[in-house]
Amino acid sequence: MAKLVQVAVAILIRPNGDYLLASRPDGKGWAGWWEFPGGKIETGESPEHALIRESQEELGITPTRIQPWIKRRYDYPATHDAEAKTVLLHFFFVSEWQGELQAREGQQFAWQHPQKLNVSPVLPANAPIMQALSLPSVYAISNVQKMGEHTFLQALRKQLDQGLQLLQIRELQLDESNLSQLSTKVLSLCAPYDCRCLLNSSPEQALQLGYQGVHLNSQRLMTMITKPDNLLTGASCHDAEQLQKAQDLKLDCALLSPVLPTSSHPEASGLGWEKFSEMLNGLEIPIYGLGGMRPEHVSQAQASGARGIAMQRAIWIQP
Ligand SMILES: Nc1nc2c([nH]c(=O)n2[C@@H]2O[C@H](COP(=O)(O)OP(=O)(O)OP(=O)(O)O)[C@@H](O)[C@H]2O)c(=O)[nH]1
Ligand SMILES: [Mg+2]
Repeated sequence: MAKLVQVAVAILIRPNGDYLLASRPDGKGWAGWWEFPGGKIETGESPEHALIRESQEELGITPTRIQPWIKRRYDYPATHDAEAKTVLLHFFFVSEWQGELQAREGQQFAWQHPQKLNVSPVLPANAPIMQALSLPSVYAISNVQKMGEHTFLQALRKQLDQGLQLLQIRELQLDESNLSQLSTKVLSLCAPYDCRCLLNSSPEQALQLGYQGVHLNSQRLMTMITKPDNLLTGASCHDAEQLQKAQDLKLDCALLSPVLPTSSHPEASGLGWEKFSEMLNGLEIPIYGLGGMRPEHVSQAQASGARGIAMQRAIWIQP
């Protein structure tokens, strides 16, 4: 059996969302491939400690703000310059650090925009990580039914000004003509911003109304045979079978709910963070926690392996 190597990996993020990749230096296995800085966890060392030590050794910086994220297992085959091995990667977000970046191992650095990578190849174990990073940590769901259109559009504008990047329109009460009118308003409001909109409906209707994406309810998800063409696609999941289906279809993301008890589904008790985290284990597509979520739950969701949280209520309420 290949040996298991535990690795601490640092995703250095700038305030604008760009993150740092480094090239693997000559002399190491997979030389020239791009990766996040990091390295092997030593015996008896905690992943956090290894992260700080490796950051000092490779980059000359000391992380001061660390947020644990996904753990990912990957089997590397033997190559001409490296033996076969299984890695367990512990990814961390590092959003603040002390010191100036230095390439202490002769590596090259490249800051990357999450949706426009301009270096390659990236280590194969990282592909799902790059996909997840191309989506934001906060996902908003519309609530026109409760708020009324005017108040909703006002709150949406505020969120767009504050950087909202992903929005699902979910207004199942509207007939076709009212949904089309609302869609026109929402899409034109979002157009000048860097925000992608998904319609909770069929792929056909999402395309017809001009959306970039579609959100499938769990029933529709289970009937799909392939991922819809030309649409950013997400789905609602409530159990392991639905999550697996979303992954098999290679959807762009999925929502898993309810994480906590929520007033919109008072009959459901909520998975709780422990079960939520267990259900995400081993999944490769980005998942958002939904149900009872508030902005302060982002770090808990990420520590459970999710990309972030989805909110239908709390996001529209100004503190
Ligand atoms: N640092 C880092 N390693 C990764 C990433 N993705 C990934 O699969 N790995 C794998 O995790 C292992 C990390 O080993 P490393 O070579 O960085 O370890 P290290 O810094 O302690 O170096 P050394 O022990 O060779 O001196 C390698 O097998 C590497 O292929 C990543 O994004 N960053
Ligand atoms: Mg390293």
